[in-house]
Amino acid sequence: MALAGVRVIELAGLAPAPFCGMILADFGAKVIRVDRTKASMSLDTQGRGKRSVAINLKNPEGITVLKKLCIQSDVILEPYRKGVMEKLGLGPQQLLKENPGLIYARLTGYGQTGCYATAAGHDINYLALSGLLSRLGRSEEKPYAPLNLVADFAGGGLTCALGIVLALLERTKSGKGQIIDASMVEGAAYTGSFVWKSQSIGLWDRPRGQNMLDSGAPFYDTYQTSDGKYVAVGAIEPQFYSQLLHGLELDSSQLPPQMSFTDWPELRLIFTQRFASKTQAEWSKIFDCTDACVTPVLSFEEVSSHPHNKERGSFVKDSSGKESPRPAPVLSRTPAEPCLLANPEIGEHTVEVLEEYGFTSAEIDQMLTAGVVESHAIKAKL
Ligand SMILES: C[C@H](CCC[C@@H](C)[C@H]1CC[C@H]2[C@@H]3[C@H](O)C[C@@H]4C[C@H](O)CC[C@]4(C)[C@H]3C[C@H](O)[C@]12C)C(=O)SCCNC(=O)CCNC(=O)[C@H](O)C(C)(C)COP(=O)(O)OP(=O)(O)OC[C@H]1O[C@@H](n2cnc3c(N)ncnc32)[C@H](O)[C@@H]1OP(=O)(O)O
Repeated sequence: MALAGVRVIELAGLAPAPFCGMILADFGAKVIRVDRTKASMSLDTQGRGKRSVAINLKNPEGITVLKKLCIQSDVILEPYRKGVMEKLGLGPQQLLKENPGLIYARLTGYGQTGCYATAAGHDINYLALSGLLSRLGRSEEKPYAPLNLVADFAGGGLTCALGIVLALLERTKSGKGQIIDASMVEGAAYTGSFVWKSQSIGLWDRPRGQNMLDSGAPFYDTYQTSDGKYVAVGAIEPQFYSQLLHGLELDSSQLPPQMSFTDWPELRLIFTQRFASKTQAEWSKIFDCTDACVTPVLSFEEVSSHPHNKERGSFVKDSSGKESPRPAPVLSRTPAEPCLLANPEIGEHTVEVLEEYGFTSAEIDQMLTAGVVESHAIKAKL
């Protein structure tokens, strides 16, 4: 796999850093998640392919253990509020001094500088500060955050993973590590570059929810079908739009022009009535594999059995039968091979990892007894 041989220490976080760690693990990195001791359960639902060690970082010996792990690793990924790592004596200056090749990734909401840097926040706050939230939502409604996908995952975990891979690539030339300041506000804003840069061509001139791609246009929206399901319509270009009208059995000469903003409400009403006249499956029969850009809105239960996704194997089942998306993109020679075992329990690999990083059995026993580290019995994995 592409990242085989890369050793990553991921400090357990809420959602974006676990995603970043999972991406690295999916593509072959050895990811060790550092959990807290005395924690009842892991909140990391994206623990695929990781191992877990439980270390008490409030104990000076715990700090020494983590330092030793970082000195022998390629990447540390930390998701804490600005200043937390420095307070622990685990800041980038300290760790890079001992391991100059270390890539020190800091994934935060507001970044390491600026007057919000130490404030708590979540996806919706970062999205708000990026400017993007002001553009999201339907006409005459308040701004609407699309789950926590944009800041936490696209602008956060994924962007941070890109930063890590870039730093690894650069290190092959310079031999040097570096610090990555991954701010979810900036990652989200960067993900929204198209919105910024296409303002000049009039794509976003109208208020929120009244533009072509923000649910303003009737040819770029979802519609309910007669069975209560939905279809998605994305027929922008005239040649695709005419296929949409053909499938809906509508005569373009009887309709207002596609790009007439003022007529969009009327056109939307016509489309709404048409789509409500057949079931989702009936519309799929009409539109599947055409260029009308009409697709069924699938539920999580339906996606893996959809013929297209099935043919590509886009979803994988883990050992307990749970489905999830397979890693993307697909690399031809060194594709990701997601681990199909259950996520690691907190401290499941403490002893194994410490041995691998050069701790003796006596040292490990002493730390277990003193509560510096914790180990949990290895469960049988199918
Ligand atoms: C919208 C998303 C978030 C969605 C996440 C949800 C899925 C979950 C959020 C809450 C969960 C529920 C809750 O926990 C209650 C239940 C618990 C139960 O077990 C399960 C069910 C629950 C209902 C549970 C269910 C779900 O899991 C939840 C609903 C996001 O936007 S995520 C993005 C968040 N932002 C960031 O990541 C940006 C960077 N980070 C931060 O800004 C801060 O970390 C943050 C997130 C604001 C949290 O601040 P906090 O004050 O809590 O921490 P920090 O200041 O960062 O300091 C960390 C301290 O921890 C110490 N520490 C770290 N590791 C160790 C260790 N191994 N040993 C000892 N101590 C450790 C560290 O030293 C710091 O200590 P100090 O405070 O003393 O310096």
